[in-house]
Amino acid sequence: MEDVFTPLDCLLPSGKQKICLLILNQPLDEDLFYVLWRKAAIRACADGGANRLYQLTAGNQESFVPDYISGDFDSIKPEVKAFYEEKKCRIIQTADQDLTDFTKCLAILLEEIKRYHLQVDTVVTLGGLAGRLDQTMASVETLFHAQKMTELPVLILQGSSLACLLKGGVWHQLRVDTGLEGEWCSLIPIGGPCLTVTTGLKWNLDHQVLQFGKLVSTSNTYEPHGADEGKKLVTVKSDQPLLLINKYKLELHGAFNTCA
Ligand SMILES: Cc1ncc(C[n+]2csc(CCOP(=O)(O)OP(=O)(O)O)c2C)c(N)n1
Ligand SMILES: O=c1ccn([C@@H]2O[C@H](COP(=O)(O)O)[C@@H](O)[C@H]2O)c(=O)[nH]1
Repeated sequence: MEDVFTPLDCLLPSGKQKICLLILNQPLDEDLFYVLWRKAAIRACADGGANRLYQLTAGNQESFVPDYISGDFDSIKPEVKAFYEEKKCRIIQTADQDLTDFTKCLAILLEEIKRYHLQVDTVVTLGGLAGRLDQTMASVETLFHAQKMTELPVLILQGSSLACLLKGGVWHQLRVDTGLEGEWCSLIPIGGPCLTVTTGLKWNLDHQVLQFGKLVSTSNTYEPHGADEGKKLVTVKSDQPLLLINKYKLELHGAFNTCA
C-alpha cells in the first residue's frame, strides 16, 4: 500500500489540502498563522494557545475567533477566556490529567470532523516543538495517539520544523517540490528500532535499522540529482512508526495578515 503526501502543501497559499488548525501554547509565527487560519475548516486552541492567538491578533481579535478552546484551563488568562466566551467561541473544559491539552484538543477536533462529515486532508498544529522539553516530547507522543485515532496526517509546525509521524508498514511517497523545503530533513526512530528503506535522500537507508544508540538519520537532505528530480519524490518505508522532520522556509513578510 502506498501513501502519497506533500508535507508542505498546507503552507502554500494555493495549496490543495483542506486543513483544520490547532493552536498550542507557544509563540505564533505570524506568516504561518495567517496562511493556515484562512484555510482551516475548524480552528481550535489548546488552553494557553488562546493567549497566543489573542496576543497575535491584537487590534483585530474579533475577526479571529476560534471554533473552540479546550483544556484544563490552568494557562488561559481570565480576560482572554472571557473575551472568546463573549464572542460565542465554545469553551470546553477537559479536566483529565492523564492526557495533555494537545491530545485532548486533537481528540475533540477529530470528533467534530466526523460529526459534521467535513472533508479534511490534514490536521495542522502550530506550536509543540519548542519551549518545555517535556512538552515537546509529549507532542511527539500525541502523534502516536493520533495514529490510533485517525487516518488523517497530523502535522506539528514550529520554528522552521515540521514534524509528522509516518505510519509503519506503509510505503510513503513524499513530494518535496513545493519550493518551501529547507535544506535538511530527518528520520527519527522514536518508539524503538525501525527497519527502514528510503529513496530520494542524500543518505538513503537500505533495510537498515534506525535506533537510538545505533543510528539516527538527522541532518539528512534531499538527493540533489536523483532520477526523480523532476517530481522530487522521497520514498520511505519503516516497519514501525517513524518521525519525519522537515525544515520549511516561509517568507511571506506579512502578505496575508489582513485576511481573516
Ligand atoms: C504517570 C503520570 N505522569 C504524569 C502525569 C501528569 N500529567 C500528565 S498529562 C497532564 C496534563 C498536562 O496538561 P498540559 O496542559 O498539556 O500541560 P501543563 O501546561 O498543564 O503542564 C498531567 C498533569 C500523569 N497523569 N501520569
Ligand atoms: O512549553 C510548552 C508549553 C505548552 N505546549 C503545548 O501547548 C499545550 C497547552 O499548553 P498549556 O501550557 O497547558 O496552555 C500543551 O498541551 C502542549 O502541547 C508546548 O508545546 N510547549
